[in-house]
Amino acid sequence: MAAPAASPPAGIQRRFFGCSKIGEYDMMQKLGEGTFGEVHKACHQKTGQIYALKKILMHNEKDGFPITALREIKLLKMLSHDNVLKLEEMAVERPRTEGRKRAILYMVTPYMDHDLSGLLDNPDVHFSEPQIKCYMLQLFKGLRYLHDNHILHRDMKAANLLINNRGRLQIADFGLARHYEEPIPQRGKGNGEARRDYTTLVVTRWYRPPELLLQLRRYTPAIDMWGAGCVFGEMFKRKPILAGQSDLHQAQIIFEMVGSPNEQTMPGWSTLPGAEPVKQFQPSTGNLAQRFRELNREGLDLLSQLLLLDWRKRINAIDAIDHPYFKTSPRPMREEDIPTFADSHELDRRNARGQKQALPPAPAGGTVGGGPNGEWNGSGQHPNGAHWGNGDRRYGGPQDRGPPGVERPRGGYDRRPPYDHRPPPPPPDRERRPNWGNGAERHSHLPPPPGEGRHPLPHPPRHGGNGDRRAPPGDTYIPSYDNDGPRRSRDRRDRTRSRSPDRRERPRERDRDRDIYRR
Ligand SMILES: Nc1ncnc2c1ncn2[C@@H]1O[C@H](COP(=O)(O)OP(=O)(O)OP(=O)(O)O)[C@@H](O)[C@H]1O
Repeated sequence: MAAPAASPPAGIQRRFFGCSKIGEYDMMQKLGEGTFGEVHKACHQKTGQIYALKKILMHNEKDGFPITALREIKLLKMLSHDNVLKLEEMAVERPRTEGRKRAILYMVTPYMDHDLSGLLDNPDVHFSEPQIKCYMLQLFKGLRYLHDNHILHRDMKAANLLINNRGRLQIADFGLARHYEEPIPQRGKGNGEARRDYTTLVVTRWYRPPELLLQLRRYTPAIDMWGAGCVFGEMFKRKPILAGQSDLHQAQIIFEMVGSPNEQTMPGWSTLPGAEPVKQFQPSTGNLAQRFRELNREGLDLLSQLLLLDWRKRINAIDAIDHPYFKTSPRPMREEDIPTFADSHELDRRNARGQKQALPPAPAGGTVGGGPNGEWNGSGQHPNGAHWGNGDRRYGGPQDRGPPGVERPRGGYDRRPPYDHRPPPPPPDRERRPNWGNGAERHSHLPPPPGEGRHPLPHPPRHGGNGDRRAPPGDTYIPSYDNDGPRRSRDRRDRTRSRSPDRRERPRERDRDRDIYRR
């Protein structure tokens, strides 16, 4: 594959060997269904080594190679750290059938026995505090490396943290990552401030920090630190700690937990574009200490510094590594002392529950050659949007899993873990639309999470204009569409639409989501 040349950020070494043929691997089982592909376990025939192969789907060959995949490959090629997943090589599957002209590409990474989400969902697995400390330290080291090298991950969550049976944790999934153009965080100085705008359409909702929910565009590595805080809490609770059902609900439960924003706790919050609906919330003093009674003083201090509303002061990865929590008893476990567990991946969780998670729309990203930066071709139609709807590359494509909540027949690779007892959770949506004021509360139909008898919030007020299709203020990458949505090609998406009422509705939503181009 001829990936475009990229200068590695300072301090990052080039390390990459090239391409092999897919025939050199024996496929074993499906591990995950990702945003732009599927992840399979595979064995290298010659060496017997086990790898994970992430297949990059191109739903329409004319669209070319997805820019998100290209970005992930470019970044991973340059990164080299014990706590960042390594891209070993690319594997190519040449077209064998008539009609398919392009090769299918696979990203080859070392096989990791678990992702943290799958592991936490396995009732046979119990984390001790020294083990949690060991994982959190590794996470902070990986984040420090990324941030030191001007990289924002922008999708920190348990499912993107891979763990092997030698106690090693690695940050994976760089599909949303990007270069950060600002000075890097300094010891004792929080995460600093950004000078340029970035898109707020990043981070899976349950791990999304308050400043992004309020649509701060000049965000910093602090967004990844918030996600790390959510993961820290999740390791104790064994489930996501902030499972919002809409962006507004997400903001509400955040402020209930850490206290309402004010000029002391979150300076400047009230002037952010998304602040208005938050001003209607009931005031809260927060309940973090009550919710995390199991944490000692140092643990609670670290958690509250990670979940600090003020993104400028939120603890950075350098200081998190040095936090007293890791220096006080019980000390972090050594990686080699961590017990081994049966393989657990997030897909197991979904399959075990007989439920297809509401797969959130992926960042549309674009395709190579789709525009000056691969994001927008100026024709009123996103280069890949006609085929992927909202940029959710899983819809309508050969790997179409149907709309959320609609079961599809199990594929040959699907598997169930030995544990299968609990009720399904709400789908962990990763929608990329931040505007709660645009009537786009896509998941308001979802039931409250188990154990939370909360009613869905009423729809927030509309901002007017063309509603869902309106670009957030200042977002020059977002085209507007006419009321009928963008022109659609006669691809399989049209056929999909007629299958069920649910499916008929989905493309509309997806059309809205197509407006999201990642910056
Ligand atoms: N190297 C690996 N070893 C084992 N499992 C892996 C590996 N890479 C990915 N997976 C599994 O596949 C899942 C999806 O992978 P990944 O997050 O890279 O794809 P994605 O397209 O970005 O997915 P998503 O859209 O869900 O974030 C992971 O949560 C994990 O369970």
